[in-house]
Amino acid sequence: MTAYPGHDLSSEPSESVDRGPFPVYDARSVRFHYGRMDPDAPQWALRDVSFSVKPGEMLGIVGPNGSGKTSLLKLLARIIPEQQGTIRLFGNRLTELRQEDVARDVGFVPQDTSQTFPFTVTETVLMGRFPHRHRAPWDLGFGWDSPGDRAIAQQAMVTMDVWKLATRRVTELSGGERQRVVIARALTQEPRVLLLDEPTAFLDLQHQVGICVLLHRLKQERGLTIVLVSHDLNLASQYCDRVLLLDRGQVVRLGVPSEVVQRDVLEAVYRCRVLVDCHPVSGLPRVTLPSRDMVT
Ligand SMILES: Nc1ncnc2c1ncn2[C@@H]1O[C@H](COP(=O)(O)OP(=O)(O)OP(=O)(O)O)[C@@H](O)[C@H]1O
Repeated sequence: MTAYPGHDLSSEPSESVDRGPFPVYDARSVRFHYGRMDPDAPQWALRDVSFSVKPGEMLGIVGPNGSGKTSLLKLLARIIPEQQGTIRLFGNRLTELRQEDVARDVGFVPQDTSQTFPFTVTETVLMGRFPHRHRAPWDLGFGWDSPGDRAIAQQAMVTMDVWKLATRRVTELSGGERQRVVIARALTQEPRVLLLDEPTAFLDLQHQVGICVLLHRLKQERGLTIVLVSHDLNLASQYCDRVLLLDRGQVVRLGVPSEVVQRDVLEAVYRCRVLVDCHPVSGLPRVTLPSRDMVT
């Protein structure tokens, strides 16, 4: 593997909101809908969602298309507000925190990285330092990177194997390269919580494994809390401490992989046949598609 193992995990992120003895996230009876609600036929994207995320935990959010995974991650990132119920970040009501306070603690890697401006890779990754800068309101932050900021950004670019792309424009990169740049930007933010929406979706096998190994190391060595959305049930099963399974906006199961990644549960939620056995090394559940003999 070319990169990932070298990320410097030693630096301490700056202080921001009071964390106290609280869970990282605590969501209670959260509901959310897009647009105007028809009172006769309410279309909740998320309904009565309750869960908490412990410090240093890796939580995987899985579920079929349209089940509400991205919406839930956006609520945790404070990109959209909950309309009913509450979400607390380190005990503080998320909607009452300032966006810059959230940004110092929470890094967000979106699913769609294609809508971006033609900044270079270095400029894009350095944007991860914005929440840590103390600047005048009229200063947009360009051209004021400290040597420390640049060192952190360089480390993240090496880690994500995009250092050789440093001077390229992000609009001219492949989907997988851009995905790695956006993750490098989130690492540069040095957050305490990392939210990732389909982090491996566009990546080749080497970089998929690299991301999984990196996330595991960030969790183990730095105590980073990670919430990731994925369609890859094996990634969730092998790397996540707990898995939250959504269906039609509701939590169907929440537990350790063996409590969630079960054949009958998956077949009911995904409405198709699957095979579930044990990974030969970890013993954790492993999901396999049915062979063509089984579906014909
Ligand atoms: N911007 C939007 N405006 C209106 N409805 C939306 C919007 N974004 C999502 N939805 C709807 O909200 C529901 C949940 O969508 P969401 O993107 O959270 O699901 P998802 O589980 O992430 O899906 P996928 O696996 O396909 O990415 C879906 O019914 C979707 O059509």
